Amino acid sequence: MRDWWRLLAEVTRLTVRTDRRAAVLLAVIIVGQTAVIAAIGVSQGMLVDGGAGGRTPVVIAAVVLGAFAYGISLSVGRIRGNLLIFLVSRVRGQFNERVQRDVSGIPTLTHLEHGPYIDRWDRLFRDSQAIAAMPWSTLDAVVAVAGLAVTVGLLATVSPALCLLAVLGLAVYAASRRADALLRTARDGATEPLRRERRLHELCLTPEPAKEVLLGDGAAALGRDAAALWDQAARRETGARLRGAAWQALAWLLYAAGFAGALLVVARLIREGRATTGQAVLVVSLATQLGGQLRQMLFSLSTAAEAGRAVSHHWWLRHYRAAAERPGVAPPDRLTTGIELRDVRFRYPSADHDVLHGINLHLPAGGTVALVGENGAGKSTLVKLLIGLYEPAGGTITVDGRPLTDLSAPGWRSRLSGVFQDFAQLRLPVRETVGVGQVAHVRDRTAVAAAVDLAGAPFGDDLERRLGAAFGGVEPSLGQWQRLALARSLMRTVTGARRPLCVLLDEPSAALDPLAEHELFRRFAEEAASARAGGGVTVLVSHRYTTVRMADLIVVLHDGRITEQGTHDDLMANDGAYAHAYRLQERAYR
Ligand SMILES: Nc1ncnc2c1ncn2[C@@H]1O[C@H](COP(=O)(O)OP(=O)(O)OP(=O)(O)O)[C@@H](O)[C@H]1O
Repeated sequence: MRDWWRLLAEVTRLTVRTDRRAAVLLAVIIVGQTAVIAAIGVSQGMLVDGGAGGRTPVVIAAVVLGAFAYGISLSVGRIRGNLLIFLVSRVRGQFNERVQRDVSGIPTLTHLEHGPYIDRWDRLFRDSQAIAAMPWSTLDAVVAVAGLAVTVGLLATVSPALCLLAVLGLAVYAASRRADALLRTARDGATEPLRRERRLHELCLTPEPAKEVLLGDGAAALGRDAAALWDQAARRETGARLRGAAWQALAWLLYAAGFAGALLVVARLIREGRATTGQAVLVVSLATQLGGQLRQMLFSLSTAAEAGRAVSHHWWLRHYRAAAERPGVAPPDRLTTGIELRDVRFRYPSADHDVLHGINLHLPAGGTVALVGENGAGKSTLVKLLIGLYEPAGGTITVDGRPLTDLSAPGWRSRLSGVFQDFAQLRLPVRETVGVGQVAHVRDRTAVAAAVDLAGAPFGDDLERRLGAAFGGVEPSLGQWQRLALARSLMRTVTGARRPLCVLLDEPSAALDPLAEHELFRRFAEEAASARAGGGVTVLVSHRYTTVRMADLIVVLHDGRITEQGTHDDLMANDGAYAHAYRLQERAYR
């Protein structure tokens, strides 16, 4: 509950900061509406009694009060609705931006790959409307409760027995809570199937996977699977809604019986001369309003409760980010000993087994280290651990003797440079696609042009050209995308940023033609030389043994374990898996 109040305070502050005057006006309107509802009921009672007693001033006062209250309730209702939409949508936008910042500010990747974590922040995005409306649903609920108290008080002036009507309201409240709980359980259970359903649709609607889907004639089957998942989620939700509706219908039936009882009580009071006709009208009006007020209160409570369900996800995300974002110290200016992995073990969050086992490896300062091994051996995983995208499940990685986890994540990343096999295809204008390699220089056209030129990337003649056919731009080929990615990584070099402590090249030439590949390796050699001058380590993952043999140290991985390591000559002399694979490739290229 404390977390709920803290989030309420945070969203209220955000709302007031968004538009103080609109927020105050809306609060006044919501609070004032209770008085308006009571005034309408009172005016009706006065009108009937004044008319029956021939008291003209009372009738006039009743008409003025009633007309004023009714007019206000109609005109202010529209203003209230629009103010609410205005404030909630703006606060929702800011809240979503904050969630987005939190999610993308986490320096590791676990939260983007682990289903239960994805479901948490996915829920946060989906519940952001209810969260943004928290101050209003809470105020609405408080005002509705106060309105109910006023109504019950007015009913008690006619007969205390009429207060029983409010007790029946509690049954309606309990049924509504039950319906909410049923719906919540159903929705929580549907989060994962719905995420899978969205993914299946994306497979058919995104060009890269869509071509394989079309070739495999899989669109219909994927569509059916997606429909089945949707159906499963919808059936779950419909079932919960029906069960909830049954509970609520039962409770409202009870309330209707109470309403009928109230009318009988008033009829008896009139017959006994203990109540006036005006009081009868007041009771009918108030009892009808009580139903409406109950509905309003339940709606507000249920919106507040909806936000309440997201509260735990909200604070979880904050704590997760704070824990992942240890302040850390700055990395050393230059490496003197290098990077050391000791007994490193790693398991992906979604996996049930380790993919790296007991890795002991020294990456010497100024050295070039090549990682080789069959597909799935763990090479890219090792690179991801060096970047700090994941933390080892066991063992340590030290940089010049200091644990990598002691270094500030942004500080460490700012001293890395790299190109990856699964490079990003950023469908933005060329200047941004390349410039984000050094965000501070994204507007620096000279630097971006230099990086494009150095990488031999296309579209250097028009840096504002938009990339991506889906956005009305030009669609680069895969090799062109890879060159753009290379240009992105070269932004550090052309902007004169500090030398990288570690250059990570994970199959950087897979999509390049032979000439481009040759040029790329020439650049790598320069980059490695520049890194070496600052004690930097270059790590190269490649299946091309002619390139690999140039490395100072070659590490062979098999099934997540290091099976051989040494120079090319050492490993050839060893006559193990490396020598065997090298000779095979050499024969194939001869
Ligand atoms: N995000 C992930 N979640 C779960 N398992 C993963 C993930 N990424 C990789 N793996 C698993 O980790 C193991 C090592 O994968 P990795 O990508 O490191 O291999 P690799 O040696 O780089 O292979 P390749 O030569 O094919 O690029 C594989 O068994 C793979 O299935």
